[in-house]
Amino acid sequence: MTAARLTLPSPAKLNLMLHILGRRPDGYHELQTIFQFLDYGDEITFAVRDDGVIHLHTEFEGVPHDSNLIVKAAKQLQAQSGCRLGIDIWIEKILPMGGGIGGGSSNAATTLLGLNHLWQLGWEIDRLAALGLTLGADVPVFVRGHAAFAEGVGEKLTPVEPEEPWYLVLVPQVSVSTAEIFSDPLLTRNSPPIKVRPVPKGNSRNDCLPVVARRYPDVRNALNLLGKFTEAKLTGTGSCVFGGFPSKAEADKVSALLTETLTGFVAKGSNVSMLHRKLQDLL
Ligand SMILES: C[C@@](CO)(OP(=O)(O)O)[C@H](O)COP(=O)(O)OP(=O)(O)OC[C@H]1O[C@@H](n2ccc(N)nc2=O)[C@H](O)[C@@H]1O
Ligand SMILES: Nc1ncnc2c1ncn2[C@@H]1O[C@H](COP(=O)(O)OP(=O)(O)O)[C@@H](O)[C@H]1O
Repeated sequence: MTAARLTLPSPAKLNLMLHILGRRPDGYHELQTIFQFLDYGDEITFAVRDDGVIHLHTEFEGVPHDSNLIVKAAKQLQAQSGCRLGIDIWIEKILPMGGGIGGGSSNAATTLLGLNHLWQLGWEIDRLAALGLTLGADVPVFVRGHAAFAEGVGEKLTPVEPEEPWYLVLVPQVSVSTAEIFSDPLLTRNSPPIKVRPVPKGNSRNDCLPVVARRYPDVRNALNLLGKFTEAKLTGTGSCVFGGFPSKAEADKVSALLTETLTGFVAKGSNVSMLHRKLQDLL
């Protein structure tokens, strides 16, 4: 029998706004945020093996094999489903790590959906999203695959339909620690909850931005540069900075001005993740 094999996309996300409402007793922060996907991401290839072994063949600098969210997702799904099959995995990684564009969470979600398909587990999306939440707060939105207004720590999701512009995403060469930003005493933690849907205009700020910009000069520079052409925003806790443009040509024009010290990429915003579009085609 030839091993079943599948290659799936693992897109990035942006936080179009991010408000911090307060801190829970366990120290985690209550958020309100809007997630939108980018048609840009990694590509993961899976090949079923019948000996139960889970092996990620691509090495990640600084991330040991068993700490990789891809391996963690596969092991959890295997343990919880009782599946006796294993998997060989390769990834073409283009998303920067620790950039606030959710690469690790997206990789975990692509793994859950890919293995659910290849191992023929028949798990419902709700169950996969619940497992995903144990791996990271941003995993459920990638499992569900639709742009969403998120509450709680990001697990209460309401689908939304923001505009889908072209974005220029700048990638400052620094990795921002999410834990460090959430423990900064100067962080705004008392934004009033937005109770009206859809989210009214004028609420697109990211409460993490002032703290990140103060601590990281490279992020500050990226915000200043992009801010000359369009509204420049921070995604998640950074380090990536993004701005919307009405066309690819206009985003490309600004991108062409980037230097070797500040790189970036142009990608279309998308309310349905390219992972889900590909899975739809398979079924
Ligand atoms: C804030 C977001 C927005 O998308 O940032 P990015 O990681 O994408 O930048 C995410 O929800 C991040 O969620 P997740 O990726 O699970 O966070 P982790 O890195 O595990 O969090 C590291 C640490 O930050 C703090 N933390 C994180 C999330 C949260 N809502 N409140 C917190 O206080 C906790 O101390 C946690 O231990
Ligand atoms: N498959 C993976 N891809 C990226 N990062 C991973 C992966 N597995 C574990 N990690 C760890 O998770 C951290 C956060 O990664 P990532 O999701 O890319 O950033 P962010 O949460 O800022 O968007 C990385 O710095 C890395 O140590």
